[in-house]
Amino acid sequence: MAIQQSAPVITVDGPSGAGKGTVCARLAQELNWQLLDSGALYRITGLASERKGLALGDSMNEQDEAAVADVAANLDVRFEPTPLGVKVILEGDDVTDQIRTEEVGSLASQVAALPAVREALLQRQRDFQTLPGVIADGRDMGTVVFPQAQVKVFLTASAEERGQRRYKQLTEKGFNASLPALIEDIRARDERDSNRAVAPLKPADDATMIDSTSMTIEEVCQQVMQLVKNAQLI
Ligand SMILES: Nc1ncnc2c1ncn2[C@@H]1O[C@H](COP(=O)(O)OP(=O)(O)O)[C@@H](O)[C@H]1O
Ligand SMILES: Nc1ccn([C@@H]2O[C@H](COP(=O)(O)OP(=O)(O)O)[C@@H](O)[C@H]2O)c(=O)n1
Repeated sequence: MAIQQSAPVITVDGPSGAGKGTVCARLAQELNWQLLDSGALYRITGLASERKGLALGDSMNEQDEAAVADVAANLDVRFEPTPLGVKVILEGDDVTDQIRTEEVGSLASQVAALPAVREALLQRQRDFQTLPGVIADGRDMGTVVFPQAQVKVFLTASAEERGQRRYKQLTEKGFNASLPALIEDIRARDERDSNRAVAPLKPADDATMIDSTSMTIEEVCQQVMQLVKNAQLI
């Protein structure tokens, strides 16, 4: 009888701009493991719901929530690997850069607070767990989606530092951005993500905390890699 070997999982959760995406992308490449950018799924759901003219925000009723969950369950999205990174194609449109704006980040955080939306995206995320392993970036990777993960990291940095990083990232891509507005948006999003009833942003009990405020990307990657080695995943 074949022995079923389940693929190992590394989870990296934390607030916006802590460096999760950057660190996960580097480690996935180094390890040659699958990368799950769970935030992209919420961003795409937010954008697709807005494009369909669905009601979002505090005034939503049950029907509105069901309509957004339906969008999440039936996303017409393709992830196309290119030499410059993964292209995101929503209903035939290249939305790679658009989904990274803070406006779409805010839409993502609104749809992410809806239990029916989280449920609709759960299996899609778990399907990323394939050999040789998966590294998953998000808010609830270690608490809800992969509670059995062998390595769990909670990556943070001060709100000012995270705002600065996001400002640099957006202006380098040619987007207009205001630093005070960005820091304010990031704080509002952190608060909504941390205080929602379902799968709030919080460290798993068994997560290792890393504060990247004064660390370089390389230092963070090295520290996570050490945890991976300690857990004998490689
Ligand atoms: N330790 C770090 N020091 C300086 N800049 C960083 C660091 N980690 C990430 N960055 C930069 O900050 C920006 C946001 O990082 P990102 O990985 O998108 O964060 P997250 O996925 O947690 O929101 C990117 O431009 C990235 O290059
Ligand atoms: N696992 C996840 C990932 C993202 N999200 C939501 O999606 C939003 C965008 O996530 P992201 O990871 O792309 O955001 P950044 O950390 O890159 O700013 C977050 O603010 C959360 O509201 C979530 O609820 N659960």
